[in-house]
Amino acid sequence: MKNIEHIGIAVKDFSAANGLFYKLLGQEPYKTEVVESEQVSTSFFRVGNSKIELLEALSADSPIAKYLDKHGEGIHHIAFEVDDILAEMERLKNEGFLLLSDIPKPGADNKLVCFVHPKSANGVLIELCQEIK
Ligand SMILES: CC[C@@H](C(=O)O)C(=O)SCCNC(=O)CCNC(=O)[C@H](O)C(C)(C)COP(=O)(O)OP(=O)(O)OC[C@H]1O[C@@H](n2cnc3c(N)ncnc32)[C@H](O)[C@@H]1OP(=O)(O)O
Ligand SMILES: [Co+2]
Repeated sequence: MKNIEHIGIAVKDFSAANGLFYKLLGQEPYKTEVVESEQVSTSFFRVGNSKIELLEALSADSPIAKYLDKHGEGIHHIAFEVDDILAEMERLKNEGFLLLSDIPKPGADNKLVCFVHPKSANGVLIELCQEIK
């Protein structure tokens, strides 16, 4: 694992949240992107070597919609950057973590991603991400 690549925050009102984080961080998001497979809109703000990812649900099927219903707005996941996602997935599986997919999938911001179930990680949803080169 390298650095914390991003912290994902579930929000109800994307536009209002982008405005709030603009005021908080003093900068515009450097990117907004829709990820159809996750049914989310995302925006990214740089903070040093890391990022804040705002996430809004695009439909009731989105994991973010379900999360907002149960928990309300707030920190949804922590994403760690890795060099070799397949090797990290294998390592974590062998350590007893529950991976949410057998193969990495395309995420936002040019990354391959895989999630670890929060029930196997002290209640925290973990994302692994590897840059696509
Ligand atoms: C934009 C792409 C990508 C990127 O590139 O950065 C993203 O970040 S996408 C982000 C959205 N996508 C995901 O979250 C995908 C992975 N998540 C899932 O597959 C599911 O959300 C889940 C974690 C498997 C939960 O789904 P499900 O079991 O259907 O929902 P439940 O509501 O029944 O939850 C079961 C259980 O887990 C608790 N939970 C759910 N989400 C979280 C969370 N983010 N953090 C902590 N805990 C979480 C939930 O409260 C339930 O607990 P109990 O009620 O105690 O059973
Ligand atoms: Co993420």
